[in-house]
Amino acid sequence: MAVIAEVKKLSITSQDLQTLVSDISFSLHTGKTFCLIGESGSGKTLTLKAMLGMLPNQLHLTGELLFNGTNTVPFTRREWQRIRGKQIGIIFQHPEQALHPAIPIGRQLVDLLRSHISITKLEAERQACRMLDKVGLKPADILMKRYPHQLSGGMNQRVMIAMALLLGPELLIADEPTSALDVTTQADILTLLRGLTAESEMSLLLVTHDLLIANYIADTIAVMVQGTIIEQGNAQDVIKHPRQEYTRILWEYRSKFMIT
Ligand SMILES: Nc1ncnc2c1ncn2[C@@H]1O[C@H](COP(=O)(O)OP(=O)(O)OP(=O)(O)O)[C@@H](O)[C@H]1O
Repeated sequence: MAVIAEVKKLSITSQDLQTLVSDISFSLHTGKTFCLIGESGSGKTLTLKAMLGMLPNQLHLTGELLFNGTNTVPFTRREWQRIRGKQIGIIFQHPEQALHPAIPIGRQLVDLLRSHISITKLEAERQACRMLDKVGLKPADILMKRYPHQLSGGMNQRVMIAMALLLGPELLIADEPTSALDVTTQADILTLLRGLTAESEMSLLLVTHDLLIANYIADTIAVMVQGTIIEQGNAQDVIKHPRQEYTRILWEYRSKFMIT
């Protein structure tokens, strides 16, 4: 099982020297899902932003962020443009903010493909259609012509997943990808992500505040509190035998809502 990305002793401080993320480390592996779980303000999004080279300029970062063995911390904007969206795919919480409202979804996929690789329009349409079908949007040839407002929230999130996967990323980063969806649709999307991760051997880094979601999808869980990782390990070990009181309470509280 190969290591795709490593976060090594990452710390992030604000301009007024407040520590926002403190000395965190973890590794991401091919075909595996890593869940970063923590309450609001614990530093999850800042960690993702750092891993995507999207940290606001006023924040100061120390440590190493390795992608395929290369430290990306000193990367220029141009170097980031080469890997972000291609080798590293991204899925956000609200697909409607990432999709263009006035362009049919099929064309958005086709344009994305053709902006990165040199292929004919026909071939791009074929690949886009195949990808929509793969993420469960059927009949894909009909749905290609739809605008985002003509699709449900869950369908738009599937479009986002299709876009993120289109260029064959090795790492997929998803920030609360299902929190805007109803429970049944959440489960469908998580099942889809889990299947795609295992099948395509990419690595999935999923950020959530919900331990139930982590329990459903993760191979490894890291629990973040106030900028530090208080425990991490095999998902079932962390959930069934938490070493920290915080994780135990989190699970006890959340498992009350588990559908059995
Ligand atoms: N640009 C910034 N300048 C200063 N502080 C910031 C900045 N961005 C975030 N923070 C602070 O850093 C801390 C961690 O924020 P972060 O967005 O990573 O939390 P989070 O765990 O993702 O929370 P949520 O689940 O609510 O998105 C918070 O206290 C936040 O207020």
